[in-house]
Amino acid sequence: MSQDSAGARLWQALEAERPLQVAGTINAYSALLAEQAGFRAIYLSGAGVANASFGLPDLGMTSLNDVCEDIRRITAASDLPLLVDADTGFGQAFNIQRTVREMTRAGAAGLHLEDQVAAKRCGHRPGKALVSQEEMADRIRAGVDGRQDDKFVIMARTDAHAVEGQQAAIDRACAYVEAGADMIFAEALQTLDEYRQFIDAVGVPVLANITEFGKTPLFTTEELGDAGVRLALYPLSAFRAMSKAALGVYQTLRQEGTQKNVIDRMQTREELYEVLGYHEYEQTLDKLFKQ
Ligand SMILES: C[C@](O)(C(=O)O)[C@H](CC(=O)O)C(=O)O
Ligand SMILES: [Mg+2]
Repeated sequence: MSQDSAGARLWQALEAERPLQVAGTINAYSALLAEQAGFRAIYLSGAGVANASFGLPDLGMTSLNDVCEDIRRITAASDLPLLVDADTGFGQAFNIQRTVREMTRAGAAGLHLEDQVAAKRCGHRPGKALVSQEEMADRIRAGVDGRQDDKFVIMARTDAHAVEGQQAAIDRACAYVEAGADMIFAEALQTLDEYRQFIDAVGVPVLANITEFGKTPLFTTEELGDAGVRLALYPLSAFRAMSKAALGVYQTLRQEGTQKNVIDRMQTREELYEVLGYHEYEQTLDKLFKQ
Protein backbone atom coordinates (compact mmCIF):
# COMPACT_ATOMS: atom_id res chain seq x y z
CA MET A 1 0.00 0.00 0.00
CA SER A 2 1.17 3.51 -0.78
CA GLN A 3 2.55 5.64 2.06
CA ASP A 4 0.37 8.56 1.01
CA SER A 5 -2.58 9.42 3.20
CA ALA A 6 -6.04 8.39 2.07
CA GLY A 7 -6.80 12.03 1.31
CA ALA A 8 -3.68 12.34 -0.85
CA ARG A 9 -4.74 9.23 -2.75
CA LEU A 10 -8.14 10.75 -3.45
CA TRP A 11 -6.50 13.87 -4.90
CA GLN A 12 -4.26 11.61 -7.03
CA ALA A 13 -7.28 9.69 -8.30
CA LEU A 14 -8.90 12.99 -9.23
CA GLU A 15 -5.88 13.80 -11.38
CA ALA A 16 -5.90 10.37 -13.01
CA GLU A 17 -9.43 10.42 -14.41
CA ARG A 18 -11.88 13.04 -15.72
CA PRO A 19 -14.46 12.85 -14.43
CA LEU A 20 -13.36 10.58 -11.61
CA GLN A 21 -16.01 7.87 -11.34
CA VAL A 22 -16.79 7.21 -7.68
CA ALA A 23 -18.60 3.96 -6.94
CA GLY A 24 -20.89 3.60 -3.97
CA THR A 25 -19.90 0.56 -1.94
CA ILE A 26 -22.26 -0.38 0.86
CA ASN A 27 -19.81 -2.78 2.49
CA ALA A 28 -16.29 -4.19 2.34
CA TYR A 29 -17.08 -6.87 -0.20
CA SER A 30 -18.68 -4.33 -2.54
CA ALA A 31 -15.48 -2.30 -2.30
CA LEU A 32 -13.51 -5.32 -3.51
CA LEU A 33 -15.93 -5.71 -6.41
CA ALA A 34 -15.59 -2.04 -7.37
CA GLU A 35 -11.81 -2.45 -7.21
CA GLN A 36 -12.04 -5.48 -9.50
CA ALA A 37 -14.15 -3.45 -11.95
CA GLY A 38 -11.38 -0.85 -12.11
CA PHE A 39 -12.72 2.08 -10.06
CA ARG A 40 -10.12 4.42 -8.63
CA ALA A 41 -12.30 5.78 -5.83
CA ILE A 42 -15.23 4.57 -3.77
CA TYR A 43 -18.00 6.11 -1.68
CA LEU A 44 -19.85 5.30 1.49
CA SER A 45 -23.39 6.58 1.11
CA GLY A 46 -25.38 7.82 4.07
CA ALA A 47 -28.43 6.19 2.56
CA GLY A 48 -26.33 3.05 2.11
CA VAL A 49 -25.41 2.94 5.81
CA ALA A 50 -29.02 3.59 6.84
CA ASN A 51 -30.65 1.23 4.31
CA ALA A 52 -28.15 -1.60 4.04
CA SER A 53 -26.52 -1.71 7.48
CA PHE A 54 -29.59 -0.79 9.54
CA GLY A 55 -32.71 -1.35 7.39
CA LEU A 56 -33.65 2.30 8.00
CA PRO A 57 -34.66 5.14 5.68
CA ASP A 58 -32.15 7.90 4.88
CA LEU A 59 -33.58 10.46 7.30
CA GLY A 60 -30.68 11.32 9.58
CA MET A 61 -31.22 8.44 12.00
CA THR A 62 -27.71 6.97 12.02
CA SER A 63 -24.83 8.15 14.19
CA LEU A 64 -21.17 9.02 13.62
CA ASN A 65 -20.16 5.69 15.13
CA ASP A 66 -22.49 3.78 12.83
CA VAL A 67 -20.83 5.36 9.80
CA CYS A 68 -17.28 4.96 11.20
CA GLU A 69 -17.83 1.24 11.71
CA ASP A 70 -18.65 0.86 8.01
CA ILE A 71 -15.68 3.07 7.06
CA ARG A 72 -13.33 0.88 9.10
CA ARG A 73 -14.62 -2.30 7.51
CA ILE A 74 -14.37 -0.95 3.98
CA THR A 75 -10.94 0.64 4.33
CA ALA A 76 -9.57 -2.50 6.01
CA ALA A 77 -10.52 -4.46 2.91
CA SER A 78 -9.65 -1.99 0.14
CA ASP A 79 -6.93 0.60 -0.43
CA LEU A 80 -9.10 2.65 -2.77
CA PRO A 81 -9.66 6.17 -1.41
CA LEU A 82 -13.08 6.35 0.24
CA LEU A 83 -15.25 9.47 0.15
CA VAL A 84 -17.83 9.46 2.94
CA ASP A 85 -21.29 10.98 3.25
CA ALA A 86 -21.21 12.81 6.59
CA ASP A 87 -24.78 14.15 6.19
CA THR A 88 -25.05 17.36 8.24
CA GLY A 89 -21.94 16.57 10.30
CA PHE A 90 -23.58 14.97 13.35
CA GLY A 91 -23.90 18.12 15.43
CA GLN A 92 -22.44 21.55 16.02
CA ALA A 93 -18.90 22.85 15.51
CA PHE A 94 -17.05 20.56 17.94
CA ASN A 95 -19.06 17.55 16.78
CA ILE A 96 -18.11 18.33 13.20
CA GLN A 97 -14.45 18.46 14.21
CA ARG A 98 -14.85 15.05 15.82
CA THR A 99 -16.58 13.80 12.68
CA VAL A 100 -13.58 14.88 10.58
CA ARG A 101 -11.07 13.34 12.98
CA GLU A 102 -12.94 10.10 13.60
CA MET A 103 -13.62 9.55 9.93
CA THR A 104 -9.96 10.24 9.13
CA ARG A 105 -8.89 7.80 11.83
CA ALA A 106 -11.32 5.22 10.48
CA GLY A 107 -9.55 5.46 7.11
CA ALA A 108 -11.70 7.83 5.05
CA ALA A 109 -10.10 10.02 2.36
CA GLY A 110 -12.66 12.78 2.65
CA LEU A 111 -16.23 13.58 3.51
CA HIS A 112 -19.08 15.78 2.45
CA LEU A 113 -21.19 17.96 4.70
CA GLU A 114 -24.54 19.26 3.51
CA ASP A 115 -26.52 22.42 4.19
CA GLN A 116 -29.77 20.74 5.18
CA VAL A 117 -31.19 20.99 8.70
CA ALA A 118 -30.29 18.10 11.00
CA ALA A 119 -33.66 16.45 10.30
CA LYS A 120 -32.39 15.82 6.80
CA ARG A 121 -33.97 14.13 3.81
CA CYS A 122 -32.71 12.46 0.68
CA GLY A 123 -31.48 15.18 -1.69
CA HIS A 124 -33.87 14.02 -4.42
CA ARG A 125 -37.05 14.10 -2.30
CA PRO A 126 -39.39 16.98 -1.60
CA GLY A 127 -39.64 18.69 1.78
CA LYS A 128 -35.98 19.60 2.27
CA ALA A 129 -35.16 22.53 4.58
CA LEU A 130 -31.81 24.29 4.77
CA VAL A 131 -29.80 26.02 7.46
CA SER A 132 -28.68 29.56 6.63
CA GLN A 133 -25.69 30.10 4.38
CA GLU A 134 -23.77 31.45 7.41
CA GLU A 135 -24.51 28.40 9.52
CA MET A 136 -23.34 26.09 6.75
CA ALA A 137 -20.19 28.18 6.21
CA ASP A 138 -19.54 27.72 9.96
CA ARG A 139 -19.92 23.95 9.52
CA ILE A 140 -17.28 24.01 6.80
CA ARG A 141 -14.94 26.25 8.80
CA ALA A 142 -15.26 23.92 11.78
CA GLY A 143 -14.49 20.90 9.64
CA VAL A 144 -11.49 22.50 7.97
CA ASP A 145 -10.17 23.69 11.33
CA GLY A 146 -10.51 20.19 12.79
CA ARG A 147 -8.63 18.49 9.99
CA GLN A 148 -5.19 17.11 10.81
CA ASP A 149 -4.22 16.07 7.27
CA ASP A 150 -4.69 18.96 4.87
CA LYS A 151 -5.14 16.46 2.02
CA PHE A 152 -8.25 15.06 3.71
CA VAL A 153 -11.02 16.29 1.44
CA ILE A 154 -13.76 18.45 2.86
CA MET A 155 -16.51 18.73 0.31
CA ALA A 156 -19.51 21.00 0.74
CA ARG A 157 -22.80 19.73 -0.56
CA THR A 158 -25.52 22.20 -1.29
CA ASP A 159 -29.12 21.06 -1.47
CA ALA A 160 -30.22 24.60 -2.31
CA HIS A 161 -30.94 24.17 -6.03
CA ALA A 162 -34.22 22.37 -5.34
CA VAL A 163 -35.18 24.66 -2.45
CA GLU A 164 -33.97 28.18 -3.30
CA GLY A 165 -33.11 27.94 -6.98
CA GLN A 166 -29.95 27.86 -9.06
CA GLN A 167 -28.52 31.32 -8.31
CA ALA A 168 -28.93 30.96 -4.54
CA ALA A 169 -27.33 27.53 -4.75
CA ILE A 170 -24.34 28.93 -6.62
CA ASP A 171 -24.01 31.81 -4.14
CA ARG A 172 -24.04 29.34 -1.29
CA ALA A 173 -21.45 27.12 -2.97
CA CYS A 174 -19.14 30.14 -3.43
CA ALA A 175 -19.53 31.03 0.25
CA TYR A 176 -18.66 27.44 1.21
CA VAL A 177 -15.51 27.55 -0.92
CA GLU A 178 -14.63 30.84 0.75
CA ALA A 179 -15.05 29.04 4.09
CA GLY A 180 -12.49 26.45 2.98
CA ALA A 181 -14.38 23.71 1.13
CA ASP A 182 -12.08 21.78 -1.25
CA MET A 183 -14.84 20.62 -3.56
CA ILE A 184 -18.54 21.20 -4.21
CA PHE A 185 -21.30 18.60 -4.39
CA ALA A 186 -24.06 20.20 -6.43
CA GLU A 187 -27.11 18.19 -5.43
CA ALA A 188 -30.10 17.43 -7.65
CA LEU A 189 -29.24 19.57 -10.67
CA GLN A 190 -31.22 18.82 -13.80
CA THR A 191 -29.19 20.03 -16.77
CA LEU A 192 -25.59 20.07 -17.92
CA ASP A 193 -25.80 23.84 -18.22
CA GLU A 194 -26.59 24.06 -14.53
CA TYR A 195 -23.39 22.10 -13.80
CA ARG A 196 -21.45 24.44 -16.11
CA GLN A 197 -22.75 27.47 -14.22
CA PHE A 198 -21.63 25.98 -10.91
CA ILE A 199 -18.22 25.05 -12.29
CA ASP A 200 -17.63 28.52 -13.74
CA ALA A 201 -18.54 30.17 -10.44
CA VAL A 202 -16.88 28.05 -7.76
CA GLY A 203 -13.36 27.45 -9.08
CA VAL A 204 -12.97 24.07 -7.29
CA PRO A 205 -13.81 20.53 -8.45
CA VAL A 206 -17.55 19.88 -8.72
CA LEU A 207 -19.24 16.52 -8.14
CA ALA A 208 -22.36 15.35 -9.94
CA ASN A 209 -24.53 12.84 -8.10
CA ILE A 210 -25.80 10.45 -10.75
CA THR A 211 -28.17 8.57 -8.48
CA GLU A 212 -30.97 6.60 -10.12
CA PHE A 213 -34.68 7.41 -9.87
CA GLY A 214 -33.88 10.94 -8.72
CA LYS A 215 -34.01 14.42 -10.22
CA THR A 216 -30.71 14.32 -12.14
CA PRO A 217 -30.79 12.64 -15.58
CA LEU A 218 -28.38 9.72 -16.01
CA PHE A 219 -25.70 11.79 -17.77
CA THR A 220 -22.77 9.82 -19.19
CA THR A 221 -19.16 10.40 -18.16
CA GLU A 222 -18.59 11.91 -21.58
CA GLU A 223 -21.39 14.45 -21.11
CA LEU A 224 -20.26 15.27 -17.59
CA GLY A 225 -16.61 15.52 -18.61
CA ASP A 226 -17.46 17.89 -21.46
CA ALA A 227 -19.39 20.08 -19.03
CA GLY A 228 -16.33 20.22 -16.73
CA VAL A 229 -17.65 18.00 -13.95
CA ARG A 230 -14.69 16.45 -12.08
CA LEU A 231 -16.40 13.69 -10.07
CA ALA A 232 -19.30 11.44 -11.13
CA LEU A 233 -20.92 9.69 -8.20
CA TYR A 234 -23.00 6.49 -8.31
CA PRO A 235 -23.94 6.20 -4.65
CA LEU A 236 -26.37 3.30 -4.69
CA SER A 237 -26.27 1.75 -8.18
CA ALA A 238 -24.82 -1.61 -7.13
CA PHE A 239 -26.94 -1.68 -3.97
CA ARG A 240 -30.13 -1.22 -5.98
CA ALA A 241 -29.07 -3.99 -8.36
CA MET A 242 -28.04 -6.43 -5.64
CA SER A 243 -31.24 -5.75 -3.72
CA LYS A 244 -33.39 -6.60 -6.73
CA ALA A 245 -31.31 -9.69 -7.47
CA ALA A 246 -31.52 -10.86 -3.85
CA LEU A 247 -35.28 -10.42 -3.70
CA GLY A 248 -35.64 -12.44 -6.90
CA VAL A 249 -33.60 -15.29 -5.45
CA TYR A 250 -35.52 -15.30 -2.15
CA GLN A 251 -38.84 -15.33 -4.02
CA THR A 252 -37.71 -18.11 -6.34
CA LEU A 253 -36.57 -20.25 -3.42
CA ARG A 254 -39.95 -19.80 -1.74
CA GLN A 255 -42.00 -20.34 -4.87
CA GLU A 256 -40.07 -23.10 -6.56
CA GLY A 257 -38.47 -24.85 -3.63
CA THR A 258 -35.13 -24.81 -5.46
CA GLN A 259 -32.58 -22.31 -6.69
CA LYS A 260 -31.94 -24.20 -9.92
CA ASN A 261 -33.60 -21.53 -12.08
CA VAL A 262 -31.59 -18.65 -10.65
CA ILE A 263 -28.21 -20.31 -10.30
CA ASP A 264 -26.91 -18.48 -13.39
CA ARG A 265 -27.55 -15.16 -11.61
CA MET A 266 -25.17 -16.13 -8.85
CA GLN A 267 -21.49 -15.43 -8.46
CA THR A 268 -19.81 -18.83 -8.31
CA ARG A 269 -17.76 -20.05 -5.37
CA GLU A 270 -14.64 -19.77 -7.53
CA GLU A 271 -15.47 -16.16 -8.49
CA LEU A 272 -16.06 -15.30 -4.85
CA TYR A 273 -12.74 -16.81 -3.86
CA GLU A 274 -10.98 -14.90 -6.59
CA VAL A 275 -12.31 -11.57 -5.28
CA LEU A 276 -11.29 -12.50 -1.74
CA GLY A 277 -7.87 -13.89 -2.63
CA TYR A 278 -9.02 -17.03 -0.86
CA HIS A 279 -6.45 -19.37 -2.36
CA GLU A 280 -3.57 -17.20 -1.20
CA TYR A 281 -4.92 -17.34 2.33
CA GLU A 282 -5.14 -21.12 2.03
CA GLN A 283 -1.54 -21.35 0.80
CA THR A 284 -0.45 -19.29 3.80
CA LEU A 285 -2.27 -21.70 6.05
CA ASP A 286 -0.59 -24.67 4.37
CA LYS A 287 2.80 -23.02 4.88
CA LEU A 288 2.16 -22.13 8.51
CA PHE A 289 0.83 -25.52 9.47
CA LYS A 290 3.07 -27.90 7.52
CA GLN A 291 3.02 -31.44 8.83
C1 LIG B 1 -25.96 10.70 -2.18
C2 LIG B 1 -26.93 10.44 -1.08
O1 LIG B 1 -26.82 11.46 -0.14
C3 LIG B 1 -26.56 9.14 -0.37
O2 LIG B 1 -26.77 9.07 0.86
O3 LIG B 1 -26.12 8.21 -1.05
C4 LIG B 1 -28.38 10.30 -1.58
C5 LIG B 1 -28.56 9.34 -2.71
C6 LIG B 1 -29.99 8.91 -3.01
O4 LIG B 1 -30.84 8.91 -2.09
O5 LIG B 1 -30.24 8.49 -4.14
C7 LIG B 1 -28.90 11.70 -1.92
O6 LIG B 1 -28.72 12.14 -3.06
O7 LIG B 1 -29.45 12.35 -1.02
MG1 LIG C 1 -26.77 11.00 1.80
